[in-house]
Amino acid sequence: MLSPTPSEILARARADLRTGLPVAIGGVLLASVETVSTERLAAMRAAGELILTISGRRAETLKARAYDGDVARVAVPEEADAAWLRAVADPANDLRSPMKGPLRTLRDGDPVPWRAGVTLAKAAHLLPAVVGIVAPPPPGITQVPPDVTLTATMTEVAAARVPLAIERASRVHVFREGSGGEEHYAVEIGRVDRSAPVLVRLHSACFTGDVLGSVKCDCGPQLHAAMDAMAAAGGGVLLYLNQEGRGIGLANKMRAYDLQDQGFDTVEANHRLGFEDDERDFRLGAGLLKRMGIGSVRLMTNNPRKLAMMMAQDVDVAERVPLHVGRTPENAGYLDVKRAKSGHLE
Ligand SMILES: Nc1nc2c(ncn2[C@@H]2O[C@H](COP(=O)(O)OP(=O)(O)OP(=O)(O)O)[C@@H](O)[C@H]2O)c(=O)[nH]1
Ligand SMILES: [Zn+2]
Repeated sequence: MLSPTPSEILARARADLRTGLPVAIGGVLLASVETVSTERLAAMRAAGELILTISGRRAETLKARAYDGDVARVAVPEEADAAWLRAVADPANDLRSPMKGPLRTLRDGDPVPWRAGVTLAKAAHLLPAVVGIVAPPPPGITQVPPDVTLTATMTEVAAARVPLAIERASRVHVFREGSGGEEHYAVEIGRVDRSAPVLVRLHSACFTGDVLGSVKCDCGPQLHAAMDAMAAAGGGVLLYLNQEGRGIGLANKMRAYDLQDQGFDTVEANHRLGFEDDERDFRLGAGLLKRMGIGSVRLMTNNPRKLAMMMAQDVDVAERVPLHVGRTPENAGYLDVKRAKSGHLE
């Protein structure tokens, strides 16, 4: 078989959107608002009527009616240029230059391909906004079936012994998602006894906290406290999931941080950008644990969604181990919002 599989098509579509290339989905030709060039926009406009699609969250911020629920299709005015599109999609300047004129959102027509486009833009870690036209696919353009779903099939790529300062007997396993997704890591610390519940931490990547030691969040101290606890307990498994910024990617997380400096909290900032509070898929962690032969865990977390997802995926949570470390004057507000709005446990 030489033609691309659905998963290969998805990998290509993500890369195309990041590059600025349009993709074809169910009779629609669409590109990412963030990466599309002025020239390509002009070419699309010459071939049809431009439609911008934003997420329901972004529409809410802009007070635009989202007839399609989780997405809203917006008619692009004739005089609107790339900067206009960008201003609708990107909240960076919402406060400095409030949106001019009400947005006209569409009720007729099929939202399915547009919704798939926004899903792909999110998967590509771009702003969740696409622009395009109703048109047949030109030659050479990636054609995505509108009903494709992003499922993370995980393959173990490699594993090796890595002696850690806290525990010499440690191993790092690297897994790779299908469909051009991320790589995720599992760190086995010490000797993991699978006949009893295993001490486990599902850690989401935080470049700023884990690597730079940012005090704006608690990620770095949580990471190190979890590893120390595993070493002290004689064994444990740290899953290091590349779901930076709760799944929105580092560029979008920095956009969210900029909004936080404008006075919005961590949840509001995500919403203004057009994302849900949390875009992570926690099924991933449970899937990796099962792959590693772990069926029962003592889970180090304060996040009730992680507990619920473990149980929904048939991984028994024998105990929740709270993980409260690294509170600073700079992250106290952030931690309080997680308790108040995201249901984080004491
Ligand atoms: N979008 C966004 N992501 C953030 C922000 N601050 C931290 N993060 C990300 O949030 C994630 C933190 O994940 P976790 O350590 O799993 O935290 P948690 O969901 O609160 O769960 P527990 O720590 O297990 O209680 C990382 O991916 C960080 O990059 C923020 O203000 N906005
Ligand atoms: Zn962090």
